[in-house]
Amino acid sequence: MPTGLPAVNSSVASDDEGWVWAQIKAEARRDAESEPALASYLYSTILSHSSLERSLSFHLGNKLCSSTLLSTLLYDLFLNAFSSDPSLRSAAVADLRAARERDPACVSYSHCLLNYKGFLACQAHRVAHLLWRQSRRPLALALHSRIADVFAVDIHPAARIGKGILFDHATGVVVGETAVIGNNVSILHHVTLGGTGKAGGDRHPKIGDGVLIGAGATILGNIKIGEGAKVGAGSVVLIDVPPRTTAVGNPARLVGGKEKPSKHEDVPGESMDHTSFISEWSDYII
Ligand SMILES: CC(=O)SCCNC(=O)CCNC(=O)[C@H](O)C(C)(C)COP(=O)(O)OP(=O)(O)OC[C@H]1O[C@@H](n2cnc3c(N)ncnc32)[C@H](O)[C@@H]1OP(=O)(O)O
Ligand SMILES: N[C@@H](CO)C(=O)O
Repeated sequence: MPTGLPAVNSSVASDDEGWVWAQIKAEARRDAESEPALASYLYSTILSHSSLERSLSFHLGNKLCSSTLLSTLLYDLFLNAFSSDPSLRSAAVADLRAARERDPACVSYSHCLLNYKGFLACQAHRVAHLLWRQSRRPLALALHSRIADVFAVDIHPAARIGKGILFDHATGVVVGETAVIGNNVSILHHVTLGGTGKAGGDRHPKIGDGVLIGAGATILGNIKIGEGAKVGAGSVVLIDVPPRTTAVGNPARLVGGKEKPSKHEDVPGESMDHTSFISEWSDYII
C-alpha cells in the first residue's frame, strides 16, 4: 500500500507503481493465453504499451471517444495529462490497490483497469479536473459530459477527489461541484453528494478519509462526514457525521444516538486528521 503523498515532480514510476504495472502485464499475458478471444484486445490495450499511463490513455480514449471527440485526440489529451502530472499516475495506482484490497469481487489489477467503470470514470475525472484548474473549462465540461454518457458517473470537473478511491459498481454516482472526497474512500452505486437546493456557493458535502458510503445514499449540503465514518445504504444524510461513526436511515440518525454515537475503532487505509484534510489536499489534489 502506498503510504506517502503523490510524487508531485517525479516523472519516474515508483517501485510500487512499477510493481503494479508489471503485475497488470503478467495478468494480461496469462489471460491472453487462456482466452484467445481476448488476446487481440489485451495486446492492444495492455501488452503493447510501455507504461500504465499509456495503457490507461489508450483505453480511456477508446471508451470515451465519439464521432466528434476522436480517440486519437483523447489519447493525446490523457497522455499529456498523465505525463505532465505524475500525481495522476500515483493516484491511479492507489485506486487500483483500493479495488484489489477493498472489493472482494475484484480478481486482479487488470480486471479493475479494463472493466471497472468507477475506476475509469475517476481517472478521466482527474484529467477533467486538471483541465478545469488550467481554465480549459469548455474541454473539461465536454469530457465530463462524455464520462457521464459512457460510464453513468456524473462528477463535476471542479469536485476534488483524493487517492485510493473505490467507486464500486459506480452506476448513478453524482458528485457536485464543491464536493471534496478525501483519501481511501469507498462509494457504492447511486450515491449522491449533492446540494440541498437552498444554497449557492460552497454547497456540497466534504467526505473525510476512509469513509464508506453505501449504495443509494444521498448526502446533501455543505456537511462533513468524518474520517472512517459509515453511511448506510439508502440513507439520506443532512447533518454532520462525526469521525468513525455510522449514520443510517432517512433522515439519517447516528447509531447509538446523536448525543452519544458509538465509534468505530478502525479507519480503513491511511488516515489523516479530518479537520485538516481539505487544506492539506488543496495544494496537490488536481
Ligand atoms: C452487489 C452488492 O453487493 S452492492 C453492495 C451494497 N452494499 C452496501 O452499499 C453496503 C452498505 N453498508 C451498510 O448499509 C451497512 O449496514 C453499514 C455500513 C451501515 C453497517 O455499519 P455498522 O456500523 O457496522 O452498523 P451495524 O450493522 O452495527 O448496524 C447498526 C444499526 O443500523 C441499522 N442499519 C444498518 N444498515 C442500515 C441501513 N442501510 N439502513 C437503515 N438502517 C441500517 C442496523 O439495523 C442497526 O440498527 P439498531 O442499532 O437499531 O440495531
Ligand atoms: N463489490 C462488492 C459489492 O458488490 C462485493 O462483491 O461484495
